[in-house]
Amino acid sequence: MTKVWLHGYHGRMGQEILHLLEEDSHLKFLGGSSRNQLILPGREPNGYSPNDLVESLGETDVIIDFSNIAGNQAIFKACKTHKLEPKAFVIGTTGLDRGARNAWKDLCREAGHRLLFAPNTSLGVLLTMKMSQQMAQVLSPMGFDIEIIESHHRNKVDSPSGTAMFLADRICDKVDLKVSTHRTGKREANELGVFALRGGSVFGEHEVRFMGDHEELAISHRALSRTLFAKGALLLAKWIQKQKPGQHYGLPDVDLNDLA
Ligand SMILES: NC(=O)C1=CN([C@@H]2O[C@H](COP(=O)(O)OP(=O)(O)OC[C@H]3O[C@@H](n4cnc5c(N)ncnc54)[C@H](O)[C@@H]3O)[C@@H](O)[C@H]2O)C=CC1
Ligand SMILES: O=C(O)C1=N[C@H](C(=O)O)C[C@H](O)C1
Repeated sequence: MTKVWLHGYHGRMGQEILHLLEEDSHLKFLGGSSRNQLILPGREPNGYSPNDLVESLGETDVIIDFSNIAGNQAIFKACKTHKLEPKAFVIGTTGLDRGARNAWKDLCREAGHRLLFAPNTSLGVLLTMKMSQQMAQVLSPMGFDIEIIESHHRNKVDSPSGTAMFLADRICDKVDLKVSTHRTGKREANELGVFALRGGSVFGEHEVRFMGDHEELAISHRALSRTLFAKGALLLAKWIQKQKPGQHYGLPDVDLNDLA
């Protein structure tokens, strides 16, 4: 049995993942952490220090993080300062900047951890990314403009979404465009604009639009619940465990056929 730690336990995603973990025959919930509490089965939830956290993580095989930037920083600091034995990580938290991601990558190399950055754990988004890259490679040289629009619930703290930035960056790996997130004036010729809507209880919608002079193509993904993110997170927790230690991975490294 693979033992799982849930960082961001009390959150929307934390609770969704917990429900699925309870039914999973290969993964076992070992414990969780939120901003103020350590949750260990059979014990009263308690306040904790970084030392307590690392002690609890000792027994864990995979750490799944769905918290926020401060939460991600907290678990990073705890792991770095207290020299945790090699673990596997699935980082679902979004909004991390390049500095934070690089710090995690260095830590992986130093400590022999395996880590996957997964700003969207739905398998459909992985496919959306691959298809967007292919479409961009054909359509951008033909003069089509590419823009991304995303919608999320009113409580989301980061904007644009991690997924929208991921889609934009991965498209720009294939075509020579520059991502723009705060356009106020005229669209530049080499831009890929990213736009965010916030409201209601939208689970997560992303649309990549390829806008030509005489026709338009689009590829979109709509989450119909949070269950798909939670299911994907558990599949990816199993996937990351099989990867090489001391390495970090991104969603493009994941072959959908390996998850079936
Ligand atoms: N990768 C994916 O497919 C998805 C990623 N997300 C991302 O996951 C993150 C969480 O999303 P939600 O569950 O909707 O948010 P939420 O606000 O419901 O939950 C966040 C959780 O983080 C905890 N937290 C805050 N500060 C912390 C700290 N210092 N230490 C430990 N825990 C801390 C809070 O107590 C709370 O339990 C966000 O970054 C969101 O963008 C959300 C859905 C899907
Ligand atoms: O906060 C959310 O809810 C979501 N966040 C992720 C993101 O920022 O892309 C993934 C998903 O769209 C839901």
